[in-house]
Amino acid sequence: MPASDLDADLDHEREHLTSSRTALKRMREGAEALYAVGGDVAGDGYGAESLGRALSRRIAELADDPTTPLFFGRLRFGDEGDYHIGRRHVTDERGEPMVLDWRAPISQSFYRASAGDPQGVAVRRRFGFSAGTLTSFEDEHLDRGEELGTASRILTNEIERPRVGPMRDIVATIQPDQDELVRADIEETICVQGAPGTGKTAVGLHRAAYLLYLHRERLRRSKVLIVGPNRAFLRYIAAVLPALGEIDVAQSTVEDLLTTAVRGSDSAEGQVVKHDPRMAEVLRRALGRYVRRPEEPIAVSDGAYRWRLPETVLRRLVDDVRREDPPHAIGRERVRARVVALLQRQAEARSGESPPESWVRRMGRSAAVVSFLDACWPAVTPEALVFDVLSDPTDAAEGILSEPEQAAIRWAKPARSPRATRWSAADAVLIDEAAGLIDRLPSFGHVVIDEAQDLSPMQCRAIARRSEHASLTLLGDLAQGTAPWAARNWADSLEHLGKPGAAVVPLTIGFRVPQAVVALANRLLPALGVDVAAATSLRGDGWLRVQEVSDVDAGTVDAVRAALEQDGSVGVIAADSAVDRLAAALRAAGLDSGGAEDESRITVLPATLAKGLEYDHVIAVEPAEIAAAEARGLNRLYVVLTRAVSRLAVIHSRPLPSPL
Ligand SMILES: Nc1ncnc2c1ncn2[C@@H]1O[C@H](COP(=O)(O)OP(=O)(O)OP(=O)(O)O)[C@@H](O)[C@H]1O
Repeated sequence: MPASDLDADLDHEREHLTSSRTALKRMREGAEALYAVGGDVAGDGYGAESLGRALSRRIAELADDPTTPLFFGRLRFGDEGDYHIGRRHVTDERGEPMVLDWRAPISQSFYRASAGDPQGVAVRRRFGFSAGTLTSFEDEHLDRGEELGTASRILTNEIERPRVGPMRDIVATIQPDQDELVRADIEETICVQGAPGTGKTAVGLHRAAYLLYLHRERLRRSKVLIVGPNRAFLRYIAAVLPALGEIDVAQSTVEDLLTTAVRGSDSAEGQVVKHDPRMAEVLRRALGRYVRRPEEPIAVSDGAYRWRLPETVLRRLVDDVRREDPPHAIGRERVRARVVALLQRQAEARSGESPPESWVRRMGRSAAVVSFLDACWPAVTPEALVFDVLSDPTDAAEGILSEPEQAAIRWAKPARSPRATRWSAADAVLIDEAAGLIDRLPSFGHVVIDEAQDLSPMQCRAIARRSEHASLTLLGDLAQGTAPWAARNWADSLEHLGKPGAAVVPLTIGFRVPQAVVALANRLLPALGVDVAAATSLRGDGWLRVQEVSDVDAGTVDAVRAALEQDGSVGVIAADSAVDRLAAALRAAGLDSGGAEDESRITVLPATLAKGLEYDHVIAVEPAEIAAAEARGLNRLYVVLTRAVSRLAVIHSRPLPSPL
């Protein structure tokens, strides 16, 4: 295309951007005007409130961020169809589309069409932006067999753009294999085994946004839940969904999903036993022992007559309900209802007519019926059940846990009561399991689980209880498993999550870590004891420097100074025990650093909090110390080495761990 045509074309696209922004503004003003008169049109108070909520959500969804492009692509179909693709629908005054939402069915071709399979697309155009200004575009004439793929300069620029602040969306550059995961059917549970930086987190968040778009009503009621490894990580990803117009998503760590306040801790052995799936069996058996065979008849008076139910009848009744195996609290109500039904039948036989509803209620609450229930099917709280088991596991764990395992979870000195107990984090998981045995929990509509390799079987079960009627998006990397119970294969995790047999899909093309850094990290893989495909990298830029120094603190200070000469974020990652010392050394050198949650350009981060995060420039301090700090220290080191977007400096005084 001649340069003057190019300029004219670019001008044309800029005009479309300006008029789309104006149209979006008009849409938002329309929603605001509706909001202002909402009370008048809705009729009743409840209607006004829910209409108000819907409208204020709509206004928030229509917010325009001038620094993010409203559209990033354009599809010209052979049959004359011509669409700009962007973050949300924008329509003109007649309701004609000016920008098509990236999640709309037509937009799929933007991500998937290729020269081999053009899907009717003649030209795909990608736009380059700088701070919200449209600066360039790139055309692929798919109808003429032209295709850039990952050689696209706009894609490369986007991937190599320095990272500052929280995670960004990737709508403009989702890759075909990622797109297949993003647009997977809502009924489908998928498990993504992805090497570091392959976009697992990004895929999970975009799938959430996609499902919310396609199944808005259903998911607004049942909600989408995102589970992440820690709060710092959740803060890091928190901005992505709102940037995609989705503000109605719950985000939580597994710990925060549980209701028990944690004030105690466990021995390492105790913790491992408590997270073992056999604990579910132990608790189930312990709860089963609360149910007893009736030994006495029920005799109950309604003021006029005295009714009797013999113990043989009661035994059969309790046995029946036990066989039906309902959650414990529901079982108790079922027994109550059937006892009252028998009494009611006697009353009907006697008088020939049905006793009134109030009679039925009164009999159900009568002292005789309640004390029968308390003896044979007592109400139990989850805390009381776990309290019993941990005070003395002998009975419930016999034949399930070995003697040493029982000893590892038995309290040396139980508190006076469940209330007075200082529960540990692992106890909170057990209490949740107990709660699930006792009653049903409401299910989310879809659950995305990030860093899923670190969930224990019992934590998986806690999520399974909240996703009984939901599909899951499981994201993880077995090589990055650092918890003592981290998964060694996905089949087990999927089983505990209640979705056995779901597809496991690998992602291996890395968008974060430069090739030289990937090559270093990959040397650790054979020592990690898991069978995963090694990562490759799309990034030929960036560098790796391994530097032996005599004084690690001074070496780190020098490395930070050097790092500050370039753009972007700087992450100093070290063994947890070294973090305070290094932060002090940086302060003494006049270099201001922040913790994981600060906005400062330099972050000093303990290795145990690095998972899922990334920095343009990473300074990994004393790998031997990181590797020695915990049982899966080499896995931790693998995580640390793969956080770099552009540059990795390894500073060490001790010899590097042998695989390196
Ligand atoms: N298609 C893409 N286009 C542009 N950038 C991408 C794409 N996919 C991923 N990225 C970027 O690559 C980086 C890594 O992505 P993400 O954090 O989702 O990877 P991950 O697989 O979860 O990594 P890890 O397992 O190491 O935590 C992010 O900065 C993300 O924005």
